[in-house]
Amino acid sequence: MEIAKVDLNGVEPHGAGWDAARAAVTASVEAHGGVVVVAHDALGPDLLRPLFGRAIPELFALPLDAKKRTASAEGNYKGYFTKSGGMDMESLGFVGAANADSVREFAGLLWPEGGNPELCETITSFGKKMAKLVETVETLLLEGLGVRGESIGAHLGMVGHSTFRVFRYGAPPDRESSVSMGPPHCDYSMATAIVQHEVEGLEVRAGDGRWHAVPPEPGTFAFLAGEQLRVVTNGRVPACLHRVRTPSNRERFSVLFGTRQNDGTDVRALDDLVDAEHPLQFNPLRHEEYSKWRYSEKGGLKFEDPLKAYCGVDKDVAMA
Ligand SMILES: O=C(O)CCC(=O)C(=O)O
Ligand SMILES: [Fe+2]
Repeated sequence: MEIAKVDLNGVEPHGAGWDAARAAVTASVEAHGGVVVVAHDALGPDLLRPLFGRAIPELFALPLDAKKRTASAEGNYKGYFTKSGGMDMESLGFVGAANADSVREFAGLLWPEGGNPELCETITSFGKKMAKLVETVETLLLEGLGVRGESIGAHLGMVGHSTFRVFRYGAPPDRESSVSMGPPHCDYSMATAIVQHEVEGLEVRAGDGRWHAVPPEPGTFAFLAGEQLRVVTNGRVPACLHRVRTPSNRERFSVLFGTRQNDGTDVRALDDLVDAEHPLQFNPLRHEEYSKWRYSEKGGLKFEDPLKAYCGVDKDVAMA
């Protein structure tokens, strides 16, 4: 089965097109951990032009010192980073993408004198639209898996962190492999939505083990299930394995909108998805503790499936 492409334009809860979208989203995310969403209305040129044509170039054009002011001790989740290992790439981001105050705070670090109101408006608008779209996809998926409406509402109420992150990848250093970001990985998010601009790169490993390139079509984004969603769905949904490879060997820009559960809350399987036929797969986990362990040499980096090694009920795990 291919990774589905689902058009959510004008699709409202339980209105026209909802049932078909639910079936397509559920089948694709259960099989591959991902689905491509068409959302021309929300991600139209009136948003994408100021985002990729103005806000993102302005962010990357800042002096390194300014960009570094957003760096954070919290690892890659917040702030500025560049990757070593021969990859020419840099990324800037912050938590609170759908919240005007958090966006202003981020811009205030970069432009201490007066912020950047236009950029803030663009990012806030993008954040709010993506938050709604990602919630819609999760609702479709959880409904499709048989979760009751009130449990879906309670789940969405706990997913408060939304990350905004922009990436600039230079031309791939190795023109044969064309790898822009390695290695293949799953995100520890609840879900990650990726919007690509003009240049290809995102590849998703499908349930059959083959790699599928997600084309950078305007008005679309890729919804990728993260490890938190794997826990919440009691393993019914795999975390989506993905990588970035740019065979055209061009510079590439992308924007990521990632969600995760609030700090201080247990990420646990939804009751509706645990029964005799589907025994519990993962013990509850705390994001703050898991994310520290996951990227440590003595911890998660040793394992092929760090999530399972950390909180799997069945601890039979392979080393990386
Ligand atoms: O740039 C992209 O398309 C993907 C980035 C990514 O996978 C990540 O930052 O986790
Ligand atoms: Fe990723």
